[in-house]
Amino acid sequence: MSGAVLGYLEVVSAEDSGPVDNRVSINRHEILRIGRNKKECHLLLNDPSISSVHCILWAILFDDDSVPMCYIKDLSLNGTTINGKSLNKNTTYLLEDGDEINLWLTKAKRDKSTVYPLFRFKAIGSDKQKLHLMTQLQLEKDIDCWNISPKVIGNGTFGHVMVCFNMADTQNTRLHQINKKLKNYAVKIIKLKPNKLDKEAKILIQLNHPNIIKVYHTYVDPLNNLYIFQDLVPGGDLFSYLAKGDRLTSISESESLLIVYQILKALEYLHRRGIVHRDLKLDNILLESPEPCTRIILADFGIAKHLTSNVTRMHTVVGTPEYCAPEVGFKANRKIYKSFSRAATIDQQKTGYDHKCDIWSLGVITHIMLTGISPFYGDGTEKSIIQNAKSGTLDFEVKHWQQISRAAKTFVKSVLQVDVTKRLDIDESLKHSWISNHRVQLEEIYRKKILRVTP
Ligand SMILES: Nc1ncnc2c1ncn2[C@@H]1O[C@H](COP(=O)(O)OP(=O)(O)OP(=O)(O)O)[C@@H](O)[C@H]1O
Repeated sequence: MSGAVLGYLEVVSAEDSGPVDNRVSINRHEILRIGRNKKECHLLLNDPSISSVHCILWAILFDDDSVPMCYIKDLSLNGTTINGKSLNKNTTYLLEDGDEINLWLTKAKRDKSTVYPLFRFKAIGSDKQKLHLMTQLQLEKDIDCWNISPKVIGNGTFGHVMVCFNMADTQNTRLHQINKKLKNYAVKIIKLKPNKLDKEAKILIQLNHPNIIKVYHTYVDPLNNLYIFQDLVPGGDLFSYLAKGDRLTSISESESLLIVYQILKALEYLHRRGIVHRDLKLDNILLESPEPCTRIILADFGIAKHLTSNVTRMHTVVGTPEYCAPEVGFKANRKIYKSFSRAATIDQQKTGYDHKCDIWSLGVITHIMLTGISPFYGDGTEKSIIQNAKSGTLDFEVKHWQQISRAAKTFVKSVLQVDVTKRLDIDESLKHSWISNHRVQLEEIYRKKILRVTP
């Protein structure tokens, strides 16, 4: 296994289970699989009560300054326990230094004399360095039933995202079997400008969709820090998933299609309610786990807009140039922007733009997933990105498109139309042949693997 080491599993005992190394590393961009399956697993255990792939572990490192976050997910028939408490199937748990992971053997074998596979998790890095962030920003540690830990998940331009726990969970034994810290949540903390209400929290709190970040509670402290308590999405973001070394790589057409389908479902939900995300990009698409066929979740509604019957178009230039539709009106000349804060900047446009700006961004994301190429990136300067997006020229002749179906190419072409009237809207996108020809299979996978609905 290659890649930076972000954590370790120490083998405490595995007597009945064939030879294993004493210490196994958890590496960046790699999933560590434990089980009986010789082809798939890095750590092999032979006992029949161990599932083919019993559990998987991975680590997420947001940036080089953050502490790695290591997760374990149980996939077994007989179960996995952490510190003596059982982890529900398909549940993911954020590991802490010293956590003991136990793989159950059959009931008959589970007596005192039996040695069963036991591992201890060894973390790399310390949270102590991050404690200063909480004191520096004078953040509150306990808010209602929420307890904020110093573990930083990620840092954005506008806020910090940290791990937190809901103390009410401890009372609900049906929900969480392990211990009071089984279910992790995330809290995004943003410094608000005085007397400014935060639209992100207002929009998010009303939303309830499997592919949109679930927000439970919001709170503003006396120092005007806004706390948005939400689900922790453990698989990292789509940018990190596609990034290998210093470049982006493509993923298979079928994997891309399932991700596009989920983004379309989320956009259908948002656009029907008059909400435009306005900042769709790889970094704002989170993964439930860093593997194919996983649930994706839209996050960062920091510049989302709620359109109403009175306000049907937007005029503020916001977003990220690389993913931004040409009609939004980014200008190559930075000096004309008044400020580049939360909702920046100029407004000279008469016509404005509407929800179709999200469809353009989806087109850029789809292009990157299918080919590993950002379509309008040019030489990487803001000027060339904006110029290229305005011309909207796409090159399907390059070798990266050779294995891709015609339907996928026409989809990308139809959503990356510079002329907004020719660009598909959300309903038309869902009816495009690339989606509609696979809709039955997509819906089946969506129900079984994404929503895990049992028949
Ligand atoms: N609920 C979550 N679960 C897991 N990771 C998250 C969650 N929310 C955010 N993150 C991580 O934290 C990073 C920063 O969060 P976010 O993008 O919301 O902040 P921001 O300040 O609005 O960022 P930006 O600079 O992109 O506007 C994200 O890229 C993501 O990796």
